[in-house]
Amino acid sequence: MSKTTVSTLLKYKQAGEKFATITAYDASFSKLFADAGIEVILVGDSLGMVLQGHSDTLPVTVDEMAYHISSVRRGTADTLVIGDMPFMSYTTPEQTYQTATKLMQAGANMVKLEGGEWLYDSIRGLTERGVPVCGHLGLTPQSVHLFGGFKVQGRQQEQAEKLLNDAKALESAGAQLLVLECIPADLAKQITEALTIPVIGIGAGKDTDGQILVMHDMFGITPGKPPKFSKNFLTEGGDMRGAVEAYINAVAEGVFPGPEHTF
Ligand SMILES: Nc1nc(=O)c2c([nH]1)NC[C@@H]1CN(c3ccc(C(=O)N[C@@H](CCC(=O)O)C(=O)O)cc3)CN21
Ligand SMILES: CC(C)C(=O)C(=O)O
Ligand SMILES: [Mg+2]
Repeated sequence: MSKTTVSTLLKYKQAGEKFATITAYDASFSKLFADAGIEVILVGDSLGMVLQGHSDTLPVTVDEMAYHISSVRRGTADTLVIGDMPFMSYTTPEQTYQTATKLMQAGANMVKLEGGEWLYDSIRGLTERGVPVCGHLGLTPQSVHLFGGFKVQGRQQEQAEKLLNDAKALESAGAQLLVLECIPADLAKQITEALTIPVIGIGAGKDTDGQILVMHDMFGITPGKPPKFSKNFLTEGGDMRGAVEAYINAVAEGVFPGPEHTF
């Protein structure tokens, strides 16, 4: 398999081919996922919850992210590795550049930030300096205290319009990829169609260009109650490699996410 870049994903979007992506945090799983055919890996700040046992992602630090990104990078050379910028590590453009430097030097190919139009200057500045950016809208977990819990976003008309405008602002700032988390499927479809860049969904229905799953949810080992939009693929896959392949095929065939995973 050759190197995956954002232009690979753009071609999938244009061809209407749905692609599966997944989180990973270490070299062993990143190699397993790459060998099974995963082309995009997110080193998510979800590691604060699934690795560290916190109840949200806020405690995660830049150095912890860099450590896990470097491990994931050692497991696979050709995968597009996206690194999450953790809570409060991108409050100004200057701080954003410092954080991005650490994540890119650790081996990321792209960084991901949670937020809308307020990030315009930071995203523009990153891309001008050679750092590819992935946006993240909807249920942005770093705002869990503002939202009052991990709750579906964009259900009211006004919120939905703001999300569409934010998505367009991120694209015009230079973001090359966008994650939509926990929003109604019809809104995710509308945003995906309104943008040129590929859109990856989690709890956002079947009509985004790609899907992402937290690896622990795919294996059914999530501490606590697994989110409604997630699925344990280990049962049908038989072993870990088979689970990843079952997930990739289910996304490609449009059978995951199903109505039971959708808001
Ligand atoms: N294991 C895991 N999977 C994830 O998808 C995930 C993480 N951890 N950690 C970081 C964020 C947090 N996320 C979450 C966590 C919980 C819900 C959740 O419980 N949602 C409710 C929906 C509530 C509503 O209807 O408003 C659910 O029932 O799924 C959603 C997203 C997504 N991310
Ligand atoms: C759930 C995904 C999109 C994420 O941001 C993470 O794993 O941290
Ligand atoms: Mg994250």
